[in-house]
Amino acid sequence: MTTQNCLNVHIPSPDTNIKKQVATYIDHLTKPPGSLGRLETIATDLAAMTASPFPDVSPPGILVFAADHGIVDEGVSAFPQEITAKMAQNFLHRGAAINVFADQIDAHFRLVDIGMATEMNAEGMISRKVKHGTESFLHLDAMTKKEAMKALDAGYEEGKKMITDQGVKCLILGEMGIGNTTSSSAVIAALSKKPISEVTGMGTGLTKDRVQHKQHVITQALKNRKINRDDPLDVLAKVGGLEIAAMAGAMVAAASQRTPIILDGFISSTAALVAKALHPNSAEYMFVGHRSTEPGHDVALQLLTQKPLLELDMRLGEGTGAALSFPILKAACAMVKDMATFRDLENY
Ligand SMILES: Cc1cc2ncn([C@H]3O[C@H](COP(=O)(O)O)[C@@H](O)[C@H]3O)c2cc1C
Ligand SMILES: O=C(O)c1cccnc1
Repeated sequence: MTTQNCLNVHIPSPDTNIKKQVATYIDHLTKPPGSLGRLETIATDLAAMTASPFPDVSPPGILVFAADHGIVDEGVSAFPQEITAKMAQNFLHRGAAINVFADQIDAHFRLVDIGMATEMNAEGMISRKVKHGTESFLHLDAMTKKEAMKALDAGYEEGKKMITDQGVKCLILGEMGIGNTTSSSAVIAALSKKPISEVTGMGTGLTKDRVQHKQHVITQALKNRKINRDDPLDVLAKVGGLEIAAMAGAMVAAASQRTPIILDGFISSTAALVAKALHPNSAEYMFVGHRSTEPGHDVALQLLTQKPLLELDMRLGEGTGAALSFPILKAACAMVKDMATFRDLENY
């Protein structure tokens, strides 16, 4: 018997019959048909994903993967690599934006070291280190295909654990990795064939000149790496990141468990495109929490054919935009479960 992993797992199709039943039921609720707008389609989508007419998304789980990127050696981030480990400590001390927002929605929170350059055995940190950061993909492949596969499978296992061990009913993926917007831009450019300038932005806050330098680095790197864009594993290995691979693996795990996923911003959507390339129907379990101001996010959203729930001009990552949008999914579930129908009114 082959063991289940990220590549060979089965992803069920969303239940279209339940979706239709819930759509009809929502039309009987005490409101004009369609008047709750996208909340209604969110409710029917959740019903189809979970194969349940009265879905529940609580408790949510936030899974943050931390990793480093050799490409920072080329001067592509406004911040130094050490910030990845500093922020990892911050997550464990519950001082980061994602910790604050996690508390707002009573989320389970887990931090996984999937490839930080720093050795860190802090309490609360789950160690699944594949390597001490990727190579600079300007000069070398970011990682081997075997390492990309290892990160995908570790993400898959950690995602599955959160759902089966902690009873999480909605999975939010976050990341921390200085330099990961450069990796994400390279992945999106490879997958979309869009010009580098359309998919590359300021990340943590580069000046205009330095954004141009970042674009040159990505352009040259893509020439050097000779990617087979039809092979998601080749894209990941050559220009991807360990946390991007792990997030994609966790998304596949959630979809295989009929668990709704909320994507965050640019990096999270990049991982979603990798998950979709590996398992096309995994994308049917995804919502997009917010629209990031990174220009490449719009390109990713077009490829995912997804519309974000919120637009707050954010560009942080960590899972923050996804966490902020979670109450919308919760409200969609409550609408179906708790609103009266017109028939109920006859008894008043
Ligand atoms: C203090 C701090 C906290 C963060 N939290 C998330 N990111 C975000 O910024 C990084 C990507 O941007 P770039 O590619 O420009 O390095 C990632 O770590 C991402 O999670 C942060 C960045 C910083 C500096
Ligand atoms: O949208 C994101 O996820 C993002 C954007 C900039 C920096 N870090 C993350």
